[in-house]
Amino acid sequence: MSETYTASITAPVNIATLKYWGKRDTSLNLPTNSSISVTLDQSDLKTTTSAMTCSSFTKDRLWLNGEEDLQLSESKRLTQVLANLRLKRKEKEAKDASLTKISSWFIHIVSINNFPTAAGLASSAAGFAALVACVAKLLQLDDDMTELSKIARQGSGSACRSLFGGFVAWEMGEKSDGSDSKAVEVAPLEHWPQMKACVLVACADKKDVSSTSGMQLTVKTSDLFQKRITEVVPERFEQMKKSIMDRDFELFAELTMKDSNSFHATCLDSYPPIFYMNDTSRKVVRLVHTINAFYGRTIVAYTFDAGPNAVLYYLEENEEKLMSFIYAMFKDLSGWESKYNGEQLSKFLKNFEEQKLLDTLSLDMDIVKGCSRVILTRVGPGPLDTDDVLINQEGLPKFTK
Ligand SMILES: Nc1ncnc2c1ncn2[C@@H]1O[C@H](COP(=O)(O)OP(=O)(O)OP(=O)(O)O)[C@@H](O)[C@H]1O
Ligand SMILES: C[C@@](O)(CCOP(=O)(O)OP(=O)(O)O)CC(=O)O
Repeated sequence: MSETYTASITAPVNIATLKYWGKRDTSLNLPTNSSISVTLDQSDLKTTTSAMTCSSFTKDRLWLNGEEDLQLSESKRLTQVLANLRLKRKEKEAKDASLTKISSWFIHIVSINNFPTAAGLASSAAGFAALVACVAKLLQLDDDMTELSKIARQGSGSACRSLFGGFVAWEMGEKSDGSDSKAVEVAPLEHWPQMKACVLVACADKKDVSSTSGMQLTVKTSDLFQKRITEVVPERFEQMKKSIMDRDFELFAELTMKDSNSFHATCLDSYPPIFYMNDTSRKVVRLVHTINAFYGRTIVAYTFDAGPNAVLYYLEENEEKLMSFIYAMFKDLSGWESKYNGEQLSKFLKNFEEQKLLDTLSLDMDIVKGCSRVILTRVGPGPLDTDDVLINQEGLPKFTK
C-alpha cells in the first residue's frame, strides 16, 4: 500500500447559554447574532474521529457510527470544510518544497459519537469540531483554534464553539467574507470548574424542523426576531461575558433562562410557528422556577436548544439542594448510579421527604414520564489528542455496524 498519514482526536459537545439562531449568509454560515456556550466534559459526551489520507484513495469518504454516510460525504458542508482545510495545506506546501503534497490526496474519515446522533444533543457541533480538528492535525496545519473555527462554522455554526473548552463566544463579525466570524475563549474551564450540567433527555422522535431550516424561517417571518438581534442579544452578550468573568451565577443563570425563552419565543413567532419545546419541557421550566423560589435565590438555570431536552446549569456547591428535587422526581431514569453512590442518593431522597417538598409545593411527579434518561456532566476541555484509532491500515473503519 502507498504511504499513509493518520490522525485521531476527540471533541466535546457545547450547549449555548446565548443562542445562535439566524444566518445572514447561508453559504458561508454567518450568523445574525453572536452567541455564548459552555463546553461539556468529554468523559460524558464526546465525538471521536480518525482520519487517514493516502495517494491511492479515490474519493473522500466518511463513516459515522459504523456506517458509511454518503449523504454527509457528498454534502456541501463537508466538501466546503475539506476544501478549506486542503487550501491551508496547499499554502504550506507552496512555501516549503520539502513537504509531501498531501493536499491533493483524498481523505477517509471515521467518526463515532458516544451519545445519540441527531437527537438534540448537539452531535453536529461535536462532530464537525472533531472533524476539523482531526483533519487539521492530519494535514499538519499550524493554525490556532480561532482560525480553524472559521472553517468549523461552515460545517455547522455551533461547531465553531466546540473547538474551545470552558466558556466560549462566537463573535458574529461584520465582514461579508466571514473572516471575522470566529470562536474565542471567554474563560478557560479552570476559571469556573464548579459549573455543572444536568441534561434531562426528553422522550421524542427526531425533530421535524431542523435548526438549519427553522432559523431561516424565523429570519424571514418573525417580527420579534428583529428586536432580538438588534437590541436584546447585543446587550446580553456583554452582560453574559461579564457574569462569567465575575463568576456571578445568579446573573449568568437569569440571562441564560431569559435567552432560551427569547429564542423559543421567536420560534413561536415564526410563520408557520415552530415548536421545539413540548409539555415536559414546559414542566421543567416551571420546576426550575419553583426550586429557585423555594431556596429564595437562583441556584439553577434551564436552557433548551432546537428540541425538548432540558439542560440545567448549576454550581457544585448547590448540588445537594438541586438534586434533592431532581433525583426525587427523576430517580426512575438511568444515569444516576455512575455519578453518585447509594448513600448520596439516599441523602437526596431523605432531604426531599424531610422537607415535605411534595406536599408544600404541588410538584408534578408525572414529569418523569416525558423523559428517557439523565446525563450528569460538567464544564470540560476542548478537543483532545487520543490513542483511540478508529481507522485500520486499509483506511476502513475498525468497527462496523
Ligand atoms: N461525529 C460526526 N461527524 C461528522 N458529522 C456528524 C457527526 N455527528 C453528527 N454529524 C452530522 O450532524 C447531523 C446531526 O445534526 P442535527 O443538527 O440534526 O442534530 P444534533 O446536532 O444532534 O442536534 P441539535 O443540533 O438539535 O443539538 C448528522 O446527520 C451528521 O450529518
Ligand atoms: C438552537 C441552537 O442549538 C442552534 C444550533 O444550530 P446549528 O449549529 O445546528 O445550525 P447550522 O449552522 O445550520 O448547522 C443554538 C446554539 O447552539 O447556539
